[in-house]
Amino acid sequence: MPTIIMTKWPVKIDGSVKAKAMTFLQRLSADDTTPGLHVEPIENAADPRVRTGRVDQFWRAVMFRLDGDGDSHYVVHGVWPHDDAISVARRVRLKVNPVNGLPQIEETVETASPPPAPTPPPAVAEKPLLVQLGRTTEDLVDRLGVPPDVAQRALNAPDEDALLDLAQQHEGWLGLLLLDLATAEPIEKITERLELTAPVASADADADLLTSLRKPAAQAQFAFIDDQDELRRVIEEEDFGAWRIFLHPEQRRYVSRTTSGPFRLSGGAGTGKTVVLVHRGRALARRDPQARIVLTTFTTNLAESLRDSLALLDPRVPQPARLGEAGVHVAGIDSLAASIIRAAGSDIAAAVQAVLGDARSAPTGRAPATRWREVLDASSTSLPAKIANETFLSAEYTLVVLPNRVKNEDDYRRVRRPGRGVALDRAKRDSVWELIAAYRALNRMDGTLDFAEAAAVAAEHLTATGPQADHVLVDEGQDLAPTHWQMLRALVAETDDDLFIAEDSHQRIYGARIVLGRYGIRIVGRSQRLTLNYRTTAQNLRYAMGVLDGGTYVDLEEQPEVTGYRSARSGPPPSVQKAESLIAELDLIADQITTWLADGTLPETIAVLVHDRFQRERVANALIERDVPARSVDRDKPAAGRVLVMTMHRAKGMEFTKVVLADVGFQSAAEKVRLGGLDESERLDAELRARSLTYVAASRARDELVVVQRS
Ligand SMILES: Nc1ncnc2c1ncn2[C@@H]1O[C@H](COP(=O)(O)OP(=O)(O)OP(=O)(O)O)[C@@H](O)[C@H]1O
Repeated sequence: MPTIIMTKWPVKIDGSVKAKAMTFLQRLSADDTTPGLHVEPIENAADPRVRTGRVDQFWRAVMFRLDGDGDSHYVVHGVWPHDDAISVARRVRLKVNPVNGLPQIEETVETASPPPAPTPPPAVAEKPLLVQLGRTTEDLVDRLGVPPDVAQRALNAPDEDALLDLAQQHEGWLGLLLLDLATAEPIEKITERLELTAPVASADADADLLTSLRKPAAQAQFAFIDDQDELRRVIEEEDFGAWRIFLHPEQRRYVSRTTSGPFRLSGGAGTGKTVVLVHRGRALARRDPQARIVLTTFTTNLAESLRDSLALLDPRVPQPARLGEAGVHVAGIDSLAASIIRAAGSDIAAAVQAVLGDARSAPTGRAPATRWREVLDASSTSLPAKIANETFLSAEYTLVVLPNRVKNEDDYRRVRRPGRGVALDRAKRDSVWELIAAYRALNRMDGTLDFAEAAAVAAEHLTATGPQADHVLVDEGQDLAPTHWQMLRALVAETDDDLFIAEDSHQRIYGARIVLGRYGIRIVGRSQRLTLNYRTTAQNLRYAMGVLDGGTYVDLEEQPEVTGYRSARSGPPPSVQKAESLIAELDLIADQITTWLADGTLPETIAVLVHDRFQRERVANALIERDVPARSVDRDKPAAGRVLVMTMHRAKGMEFTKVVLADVGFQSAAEKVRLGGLDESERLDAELRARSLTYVAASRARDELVVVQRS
């Protein structure tokens, strides 16, 4: 049967034509000799491989036919109205780039006019960007294989935005190369990353083209379609669901590579980490249909969206509801812990004993989030306020007591507390332990565990009874607590492809900074970074990165976190507006959204992001009062027809066309008091998380970002 190789089509087609194109391609992939398809060569075509095919009376597909491996292969270039299709088919040529070995579709110029003279660089005071970076025509043309006319335009591009615009005009490897050139990266590094090598021509030109089409960098633009279902999904999706089909060569590498132990993939917001995880989940399931794969993340909402993405990528991948079954089990990290405990039944008592030092057969519920407050209110501790507060106690419990399985006062006197800013002498340790003992007593009385306790208990149970998964994939790793990591470590045996962790320490908005090596997860030498942002425009990305300036970030291996992300897209600069009062702020937000709606933006693609639930309700109500269709989004899934108002925490992992960030920089009186009462190290960390939250929120905007600051 013929193989279909899809490309990113240069011209978009609408729904009804898409449906016909799909029928045409399905029939072609079943049998290219089917009558009615009219697969025909074109006279005087620049490329003898070019074929047109009949989509309907009016539309034609333009394709290249390659013969190899005993079958025919059709590289589908696009669908055009009949006359345009014939004209395109005459001009296009598929060839192997002689310098970098990648496939290239080029259009020949029909007229005999001489090639345009190179345009002189515009008269600007500064040298063009690439010239400033020391790039030369030889670098671009002879070492990287950039076509000379594109190289000339790139070398003339005055700044990064102009180069981005040029990159956006070129699909696939050429666009990626132009983005890479805008960084100060050495040419050798770019060559290595995109695996560029001069082709070795054989006697069979079609076979050479097929080899070239299979190279990793080629697959950012050309995708071999495995079967009819896949074909249908590719065509039905808007923009052919680029993330599902056309992966960046680096993404593709992390999807399929075998890792000899835990692997960490870091990368800024929007660099496609989640996309890699979802593809990797499918790749592992395909490689071994019996494999028990766990895909987990920090919250239930994020887990839901991973489930949806995996089903969209490939509905055939089984997603068992129960841990331990073949397929990809997707669950939030805390519900994973809960299900391990539930499934253990009364056998969990030993694990509870090992963590808490008391026997409880079946913990029934979740400790309330206000528990530390209750403990403090009921105590007459003499500890200073910098220690006797919920933030310190819950961090001490989660970061020191639970991961070290501290069960009594003696254990606590001896335990090491690396990385905890506040020093505790013996008397203070004893007083802190009194509060911890009171906390445990309350939980014991109502039969509850908190999230970190549950993960520790699950970890102990797994350590005693054995792993329940063959591969574990983790998203949002920066937010997980030590006992979560202990549980994940025990969930899978230490072997190849055991743990694959996606994380971005700039986006840590929940937990404390931790070091993976302390919890048995040794990454050394197996960590890589994605650097190309697919979501956000370069302008929005610059704003979001600016928010992080001044903070010191350290990754899960205690190394300074690096920045240096690039964006694949360009757009208007973010607009930062000041509001004198709450009313002025609400008016400003309503006016901005009304303008966007009047321009035809769909309401559900607009989000207003705020700090807390109280503010969320206030903004949603204010918008409705001002006749803006809006909806406050909590745990529920956002629905169509209304502008979404949600907390910045809730927006984690999501994206919107247009975003308003409300009350940025504003701190309520209560928050000021809370921060003022913290120890210096705890306060600095809280400030770092606040910056990260603004970074997360700003990086949700695909196209336009409006920031409203309260003066
Ligand atoms: N190869 C690709 N081609 C086109 N779009 C892509 C590609 N990879 C990722 N994207 C798109 O980029 C956006 C961000 O991807 P993704 O959510 O995986 O990034 P992330 O690194 O997990 O982001 P965050 O850390 O902010 O959650 C999504 O819209 C995704 O569809």
